[in-house]
Amino acid sequence: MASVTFEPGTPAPEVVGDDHLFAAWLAEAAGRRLLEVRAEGLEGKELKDAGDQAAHVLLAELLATYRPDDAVLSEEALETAADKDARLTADKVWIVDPLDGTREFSEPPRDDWAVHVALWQGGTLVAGAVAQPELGETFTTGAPPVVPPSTATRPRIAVSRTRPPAFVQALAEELDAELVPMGSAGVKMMSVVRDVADAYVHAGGQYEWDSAAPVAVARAAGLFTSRVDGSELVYNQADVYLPDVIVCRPELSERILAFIAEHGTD
Ligand SMILES: Nc1ncnc2c1ncn2[C@@H]1O[C@H](COP(=O)(O)O)[C@@H](OP(=O)(O)O)[C@H]1O
Ligand SMILES: [Mg+2]
Repeated sequence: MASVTFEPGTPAPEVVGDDHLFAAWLAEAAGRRLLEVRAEGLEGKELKDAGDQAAHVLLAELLATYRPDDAVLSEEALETAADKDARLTADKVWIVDPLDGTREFSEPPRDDWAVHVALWQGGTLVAGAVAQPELGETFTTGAPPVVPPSTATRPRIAVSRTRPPAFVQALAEELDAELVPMGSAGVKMMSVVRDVADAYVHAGGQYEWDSAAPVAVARAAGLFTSRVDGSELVYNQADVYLPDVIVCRPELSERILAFIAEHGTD
């Protein structure tokens, strides 16, 4: 039986009172919990399930404690019709992915997994944090990351290491770009922030929680974000399926959108 010793502690009043700081605190608390789960000696599906569940329960409890009036959309929660009604009429909705890159989490010592915490209010994302616990880093709208100048001679496109979409290979050839495979949507978006990649282009399936927090951080950092047709990413919808996304350095967006407009993503 796995032992549970993690205590998230109590957030300081200035953290509780600031949505940006609170989002980052939540993501870090869940990240610490996940590191603890990872040290328990579980493997494979057991480790995946334990991580998903532990981070979800912790975030749900903390949000219920400190934001009792807000709605929550979480990858790991089954949403009832009543929950959905509440979410769609709520002023504030926390959109969380307690563990993004679950597969990579279950393959220690991989570090490409993340915790996503976003806040949607009045039609738009207003705060977000992405914790990458194994890097000891949390990217947050509270202190938007400064994207360094690209160090690449050829553009680098981050793609899923287990299910890279075929059209991204063709896009890479068009841009004379190289593909950089890694797990987790949040890690891929933060790789653009960190100058590990220059773009993340995805289509074929994803949900609001996979992109909300990292998109909030990427926007705050001045990166380009959109759907693959160039339209805006819109959150807190009745149907939370949001299957495609682009996050890139602004100077690449025109060529990426033009390629997709001409060739599609199938
Ligand atoms: N075709 C698809 N349909 C649904 N979800 C997808 C998907 N491709 C990627 N995702 C989700 O996006 C996240 C990153 O995937 P990848 O590492 O392959 O890029 C994963 O989140 P989770 O790890 O939270 O399940 C994964 O479930
Ligand atoms: Mg996810």
